Amino acid sequence: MNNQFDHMPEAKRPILSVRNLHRHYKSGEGTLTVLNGADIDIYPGEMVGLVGPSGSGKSTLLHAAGLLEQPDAGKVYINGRECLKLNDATRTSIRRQTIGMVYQFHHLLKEFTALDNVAIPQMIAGKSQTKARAEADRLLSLMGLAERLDHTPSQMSGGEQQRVAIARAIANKPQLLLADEPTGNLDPATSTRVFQSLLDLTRREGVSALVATHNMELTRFMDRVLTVRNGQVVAVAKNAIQGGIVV
Ligand SMILES: Nc1ncnc2c1ncn2[C@@H]1O[C@H](COP(=O)(O)OP(=O)(O)OP(=O)(O)O)[C@@H](O)[C@H]1O
Repeated sequence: MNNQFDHMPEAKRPILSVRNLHRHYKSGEGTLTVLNGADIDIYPGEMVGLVGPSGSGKSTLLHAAGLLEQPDAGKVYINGRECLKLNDATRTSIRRQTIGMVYQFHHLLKEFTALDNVAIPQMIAGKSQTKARAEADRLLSLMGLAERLDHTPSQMSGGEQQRVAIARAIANKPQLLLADEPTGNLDPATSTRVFQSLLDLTRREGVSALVATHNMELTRFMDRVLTVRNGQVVAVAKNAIQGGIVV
């Protein structure tokens, strides 16, 4: 298999490498350039923030990196394998095995309980109902929702719903969580708590994360912060973090 990172020790191989991504949209008579040569590397165990002005291309970049949308040019490597030239079925399979997604709105199944919402994707991936429900119980309990397992989304607060969505995204053991404004819909205090829960759970479960946010306050919890401007990653800042605490 074509893997450009085979020569590197495993811990130093990026899970995700995005190279020179371009994305344009037709806009009236002209063209809107949304991604203009964006590059990203995410390594095992990293928590990386993605910030930048509204419209700078963060969501478009996350969707392309998560193999949900095809850019116009560039490369997306997942574990060293170039994915954009693969057929739809193979890309989908790589995405399901490697990537979990969380959005600003939770997209939970309304008529199902929290437990079912986290168990169902595991059953679709082939796990038995008993094992899927046990894992859903474990993850939801880690997210502080042990008392909410049998509640449907409408019986939970916005912060609780988003915690369920995070547990669901982690349930199939992805290597990488891509989150697009996961707390953008929550009040500031709830936002901080849910963000910390997301980072605690991903660290604990050994999942890396790339999280787009407008809340600069939250980026102090990340290992690195990437700034997007005009469709490019223009700055990378490294936080000095020890044991999850910024020093
Ligand atoms: N399907 C589309 N068709 C046309 N333009 C689009 C489409 N999707 C996104 N855009 C435009 O691309 C630009 C970048 O959008 P994107 O959502 O990636 O930015 P963003 O940095 O995530 O913004 P925000 O922080 O507000 O969520 C915006 O100007 C947006 O209007």
